[in-house]
Amino acid sequence: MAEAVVTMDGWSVVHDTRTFDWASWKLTSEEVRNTAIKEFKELMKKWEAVEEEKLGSQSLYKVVGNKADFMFIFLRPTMDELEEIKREINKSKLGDYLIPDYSYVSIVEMTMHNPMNEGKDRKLSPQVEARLYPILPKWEHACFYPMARRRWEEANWFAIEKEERTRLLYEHGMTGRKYAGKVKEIITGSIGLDNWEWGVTLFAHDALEFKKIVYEMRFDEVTTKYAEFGDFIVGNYLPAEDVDAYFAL
Ligand code: VOV
Repeated sequence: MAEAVVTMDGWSVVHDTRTFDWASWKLTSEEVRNTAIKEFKELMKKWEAVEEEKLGSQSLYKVVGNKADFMFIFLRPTMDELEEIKREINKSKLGDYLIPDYSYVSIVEMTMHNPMNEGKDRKLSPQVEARLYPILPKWEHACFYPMARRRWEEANWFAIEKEERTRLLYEHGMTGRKYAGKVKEIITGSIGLDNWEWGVTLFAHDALEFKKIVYEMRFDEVTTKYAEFGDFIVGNYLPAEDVDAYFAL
């Protein structure tokens, strides 16, 4: 019988994408627009304070292409906080123009498949803690997509032995390591929370690195044989100091 792997779980995560209602924004008076932006920047400041206290993390991205205009990524200790943040955005003035789109709910996950974790007790080392409660790198680009492992009769991830899964993920990790300094990844588990099984969030200074790493990994056995992918969303980081310029008409 295949054995379930122990997971270590961290912060709850939501990827929240919004379409911006530019048509209504253009019909809004400058005074109201300024008030809306000011209020939104105050919200961002409040979130930044949470991140400074290491009680969560977040980033805002300008989405490339027409899947959305924005992608918020929020990490918090509880699902309640994630829901509160959504309400806070929706109640704000700018929220009137931020039309809810796609979202994805998951929890930061590490598995004991990682050979580096084998044999360790579940007490958190600083390295493990940093991976379970990550402060999002404020790099220029982010890429998010959900994934699942196949459950085909001839390729069923959940039916193969744990040792085999560990071997395959080790090989995968070795490919990933080649991208140290170029791509950072956060793996979140979403079984029981959303439509796919994992969320993959990648960060890079150069968006070309997303294409390179995902392509190279297609040749790793774990991906070739067992991976299914959902839609990809790519965004450019929007720091608080650029918010005024973004909304200016
Ligand atoms: C920067 C790149 C990078 C690195 C270093 C890296 C390393 C690792 C390690 C060591 C481990 C295993 C143990 C753990 O710690 O959980 C994982 C786990 C995982 N990965 Fe990964 N991954 C990367 C990057 C990376 C990418 C680009 C992808 C998607 C593309 C692809 O083709 O799949 C991915 C997927 C996953 C998934 C879905 C899991 C969970 C699988 C499961 O069944 O449990 N990942 N990953």
